[in-house]
Amino acid sequence: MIEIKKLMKQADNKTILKGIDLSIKKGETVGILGPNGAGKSTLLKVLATLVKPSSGEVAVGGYDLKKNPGEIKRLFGYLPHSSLLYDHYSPLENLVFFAKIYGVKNPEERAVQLVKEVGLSFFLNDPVKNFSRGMIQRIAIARAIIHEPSILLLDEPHTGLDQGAIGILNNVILSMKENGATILMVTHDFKQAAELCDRIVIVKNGKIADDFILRNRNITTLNEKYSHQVEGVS
Ligand SMILES: Nc1ncnc2c1ncn2[C@@H]1O[C@H](COP(=O)(O)OP(=O)(O)OP(=O)(O)O)[C@@H](O)[C@H]1O
Repeated sequence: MIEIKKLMKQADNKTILKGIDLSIKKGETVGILGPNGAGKSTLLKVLATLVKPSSGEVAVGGYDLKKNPGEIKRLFGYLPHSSLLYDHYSPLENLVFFAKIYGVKNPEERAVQLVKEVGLSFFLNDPVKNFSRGMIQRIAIARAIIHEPSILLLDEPHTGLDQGAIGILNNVILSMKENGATILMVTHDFKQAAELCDRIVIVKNGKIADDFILRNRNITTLNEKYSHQVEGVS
């Protein structure tokens, strides 16, 4: 589904990604872990077509990133650090706007259904600028999946969420997973990574330091492998 070969990204004389080779199959849920500044968000931004690679090959769903960025963009639902929502618009207005951009059938119906799914029906018509960080993140999740993408890119999606919102987000992720979506999740939250992901990729200093299948939601294995690769503990 996603084929990355020798991916490099340079910016301001700094090499952020130093030759990433990564192959992700359809239906995999992959946790991307690593220390601050390792290049995790940059990797997601390249896939989301927001950042151009300096060199290397990226293919998604059979499309080449350089030749068909538009087709690739459509396959992805992207949840970045910033919500991408319009402050003065309500959840309904925001979601209808994005639904129309993606050509979703019945945009209003889909928007109302998603606001209900993320538990904010009561605030359907209130401006987003009055919302808390967690409420904004709930609507941002709805925005990311409005067009029923086949690949979900999540950048630290659990940050700032309360237990209720974590449950909602995890249900969204698990139900997309059940429907065959491919999911990449950058996170510092080992508990959520172990709970949701089948495979873990550790990025360190712009390179892949480890890549392994995580069986039985085993957080101890995850902790041990991370400590070994990142903190040099064996
Ligand atoms: N546009 C840019 N120009 C210059 N440097 C950049 C740019 N974007 C990112 N960087 C640098 O690249 C490095 C990797 O950033 P990135 O955000 O990908 O890391 P990360 O692994 O997601 O970190 P964190 O866990 O802190 O979110 C950082 O040192 C960052 O300052």
